[in-house]
Amino acid sequence: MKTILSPNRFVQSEAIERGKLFSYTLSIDPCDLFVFYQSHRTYAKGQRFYWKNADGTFKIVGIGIAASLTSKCPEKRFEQIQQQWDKLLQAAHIENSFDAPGTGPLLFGGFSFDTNQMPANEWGSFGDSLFYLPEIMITCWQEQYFLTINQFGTMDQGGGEHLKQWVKQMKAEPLPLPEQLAQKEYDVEGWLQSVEEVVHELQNTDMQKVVLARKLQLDFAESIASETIIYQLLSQQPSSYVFSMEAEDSCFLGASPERLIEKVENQILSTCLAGSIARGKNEQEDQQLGDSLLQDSKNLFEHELVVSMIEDALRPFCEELFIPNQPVLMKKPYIQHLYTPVKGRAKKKSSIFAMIQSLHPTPALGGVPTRPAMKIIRDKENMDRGFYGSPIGWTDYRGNGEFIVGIRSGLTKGNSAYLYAGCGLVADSISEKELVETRIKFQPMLRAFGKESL
Ligand SMILES: C=C(O[C@H]1C=CC=C(C(=O)O)[C@@H]1O)C(=O)O
Ligand SMILES: [Mg+2]
Repeated sequence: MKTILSPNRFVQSEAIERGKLFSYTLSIDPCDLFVFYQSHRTYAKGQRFYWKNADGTFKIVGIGIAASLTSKCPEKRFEQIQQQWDKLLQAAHIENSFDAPGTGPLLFGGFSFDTNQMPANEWGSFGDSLFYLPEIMITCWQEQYFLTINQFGTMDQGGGEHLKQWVKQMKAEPLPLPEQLAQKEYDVEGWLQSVEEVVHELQNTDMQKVVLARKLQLDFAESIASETIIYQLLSQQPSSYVFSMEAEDSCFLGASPERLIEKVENQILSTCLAGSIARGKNEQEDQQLGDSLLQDSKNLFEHELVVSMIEDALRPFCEELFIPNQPVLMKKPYIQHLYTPVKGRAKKKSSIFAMIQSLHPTPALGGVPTRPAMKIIRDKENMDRGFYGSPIGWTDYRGNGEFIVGIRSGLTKGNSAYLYAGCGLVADSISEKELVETRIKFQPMLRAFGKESL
């Protein structure tokens, strides 16, 4: 059944040239947001996004693109997205009588990891920054459900009522995984060599940390529908953020454990996540591994660099900032991490885009000091990270929002999938151990694609 409202939904143009935005929000009966996403696989393929936060208290699905925002100048991408968004909202007519975050006009999207990396073909549809204002959006916030409709030109309020009824009848369909034909683990020897060179530099210069990543390619007999992978991630990684963002024939998706920044009114949350170890085969072994991680000087150093950078990045935006002195464990299927939660009270004019600009990349994905680390990553990794390791998330017209770090993730494009995993290198890293750590970090996505292990 076709639900898209506007006839020009395939036109992607800059919002600014499209006139006035009309947006209205209705309260609707509880429904399954995943099924809503899946139901639009034909009519809105390449124009959907899905988001579930880690504890499942907030979900959004966007269908169709009312406006797509990109930046013209890579160095100014954060400011340019903010300016376009402000301009679009200034002229908007918004009817939303609900306080719920993530209702009304909302942007969903992200930024690439590094604007100076050599662009790879597979990331062609994403660019340096890409945000969607969806045509139709369902929000689930604390078990309340809302439908928002965004249109340029005139607003047909009857469309919302029609959709409200339609949602009640939608049904899930079976989701078989496509048959896998080949798997390519790019130049492992070359990657180990790069790790050793970087570690040598860390031992002999002022550099303290560099995060090196690598990628895997999976080829399938047919193209991969993003909902088949989202479906797997939702059941296999229930305590992670699960996200997808389609762009033409590609989709960036994953199950990340790492929040970059959440802002609801003036309350902010961030996450320091770095330092990793495997899960145990039984409870006792799991606890032993966790305890050893909490005392391991290499991992604690890897972690501490992230904490102090996030503190420095957020301090100017906050009236108050609370950061515990010691990390605790965050356990996910396959992996456990050192984790320090960060809480703050934002100053009045702190915008989420400005905070992201100041935070990205944290040393959980970049390094210390940041600029030289980014250059080393560019020189040694030999790949385009695209949106892997980057801020991805949403912000609404009231300035609320949440962005995560796009790890434990992959890109699907046509019949292929590219999966990414990295690890934080410090002076006492051992290359073989870091390779094992990346293998563990590939696990969640490999499993979602139907593979048990590498
Ligand atoms: C770079 C990744 O993880 C980061 C986040 C948590 C722990 C990390 C680590 O222990 O190395 C990484 O910094 C990844 O999953 O691809
Ligand atoms: Mg590590």
